[in-house]
Amino acid sequence: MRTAYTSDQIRTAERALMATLPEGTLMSRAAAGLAAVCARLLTGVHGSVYGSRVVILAGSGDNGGDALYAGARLARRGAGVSAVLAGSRTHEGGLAALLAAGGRAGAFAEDRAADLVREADLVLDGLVGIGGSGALREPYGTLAGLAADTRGLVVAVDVPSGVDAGTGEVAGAAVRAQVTVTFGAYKNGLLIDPGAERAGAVELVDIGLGPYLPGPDVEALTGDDVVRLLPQAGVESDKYRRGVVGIAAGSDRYTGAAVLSVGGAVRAGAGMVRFVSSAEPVRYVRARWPEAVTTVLRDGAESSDASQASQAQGSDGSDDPLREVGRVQAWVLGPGLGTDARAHALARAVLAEDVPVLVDADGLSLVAGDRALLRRTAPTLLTPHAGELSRLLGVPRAEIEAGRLEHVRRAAAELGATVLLKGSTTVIAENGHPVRANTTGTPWLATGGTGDVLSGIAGALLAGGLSCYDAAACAAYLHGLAGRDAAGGGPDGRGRAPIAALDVALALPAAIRALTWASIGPGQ
Ligand SMILES: NC(=O)C1=CN([C@@H]2O[C@H](COP(=O)(O)OP(=O)(O)OC[C@H]3O[C@@H](n4cnc5c(N)ncnc54)[C@H](O)[C@@H]3O)[C@@H](O)[C@H]2O)[C@@H](O)CC1
Ligand SMILES: [K+]
Repeated sequence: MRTAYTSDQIRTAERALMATLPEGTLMSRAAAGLAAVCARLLTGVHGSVYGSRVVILAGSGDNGGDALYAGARLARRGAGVSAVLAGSRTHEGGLAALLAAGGRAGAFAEDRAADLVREADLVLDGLVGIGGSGALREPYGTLAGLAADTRGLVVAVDVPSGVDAGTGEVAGAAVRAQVTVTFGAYKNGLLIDPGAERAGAVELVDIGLGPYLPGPDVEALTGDDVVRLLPQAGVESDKYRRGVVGIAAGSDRYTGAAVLSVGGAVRAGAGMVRFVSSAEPVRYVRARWPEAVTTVLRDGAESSDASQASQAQGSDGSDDPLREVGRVQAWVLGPGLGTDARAHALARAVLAEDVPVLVDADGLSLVAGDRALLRRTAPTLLTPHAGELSRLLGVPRAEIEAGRLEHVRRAAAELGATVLLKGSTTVIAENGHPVRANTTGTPWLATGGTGDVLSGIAGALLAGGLSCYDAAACAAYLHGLAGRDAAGGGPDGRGRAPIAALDVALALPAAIRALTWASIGPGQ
């Protein structure tokens, strides 16, 4: 598990640790770790530290101090180090160390700074760290812009300047780093977009903070965590123990969403998928996924094929649209369902069931229009994107995208459900738990239908017995991994080829297999 913290949590832990150590120990540990990472990177891009050009963007606080002390270490190894002093003050000890090591420093002047930054092999962003708040003031904002034009690497100290360490929010200009060297523990903003995306690869330097840290504010599952949580198929397993997931999705207008959702569930290892919809989507689902057992809803009645084509009619006269469906351990409600009266009646019936229900897509629109649907005792998992959450909370979409952590938490509290907010980083909130941020994925996943696949994966995991919180986090992880594999991309998620949503479903078994082998080895 990767754990992350707010700036206040980090400061409190740092104070407690500092009280046990001689003054300056922590900064010296931080600077040593930072210099070691920079030396390694410089060796990669320049061939050696000696003779390389390093430019430090130094703010007025301890973040600047870290950068200056690290610069001194690099200067002692023969790097040409120049510091641009951007603040009204400068960390005195750090500056003295840099100058004593043969480095240079000068106050900010835009032309000179632009030249230095452009020609650098490595730009060290020490403008602000966990002490930053709000949009970068000048000249920091200008320097963040100049850093984008360097031909060298940009390394952020602790957090990229301009990224709110506690939330990942970016209020204005912000440094975009290839590498962020962070001290003691991850900060939330390194896991949550838009900040996470500015951080690049994150390297954690141990400064001894571990024993002083409280429970995390945010966490991210690793592959090993996912393998540990996934339901395992054992010799005793039958389809009911593996989990039967019901999927109420699709409409005559939207058949594809149903096919994709069922596909996600089938390929994520559901013991059985029971699919309930009108005739047209049922036809498509049966054609693509013969594994699914389908039930056709017709004008308030329904017929079930129970794998065969028998046309069972409800005989008890009740208008429960689920009466012929059979046993289900968790439901997925909503992809392509529409929002008409038929869809509303189906939503009401599904949400009245005493099993976990995942609500997605049109299901979320129905719930936004009739909050009473969420009054239930069994667990509910909502999986909105920012637009859908905007309707649920009555908050503009842009605000949700800018403040993902705040809004996913608020949604979980207000709606009394587990909430998975989709996006460039998917985040999951449940009252009383750390928010989970997903670290897998690829920009290629931003294509129509991938959310439908995700709903099926999470539904299968819910039916397999995972809690909403674990099912959501594992589903997001596997979905991101499968998307990445389908795109043929590297571990940074930058795939080379576009993908279609169905590719993600099809890539799932191989992604799960690779993950399991990496975690426990073949033959286990
Ligand atoms: N406290 C500790 O024990 C340690 C702290 N360390 C470093 O210290 C950093 C925190 O240092 P500080 O508390 O001095 O804070 P920072 O150096 O992060 O920032 C504070 C300074 O930035 C200015 N500032 C804040 N927001 C700004 C904005 N939007 N635009 C322009 N200027 C802004 C403030 O006026 C203040 O001068 C950490 O991020 C880390 O790099 C490390 O050395 C490890 C140990
Ligand atoms: K920084």
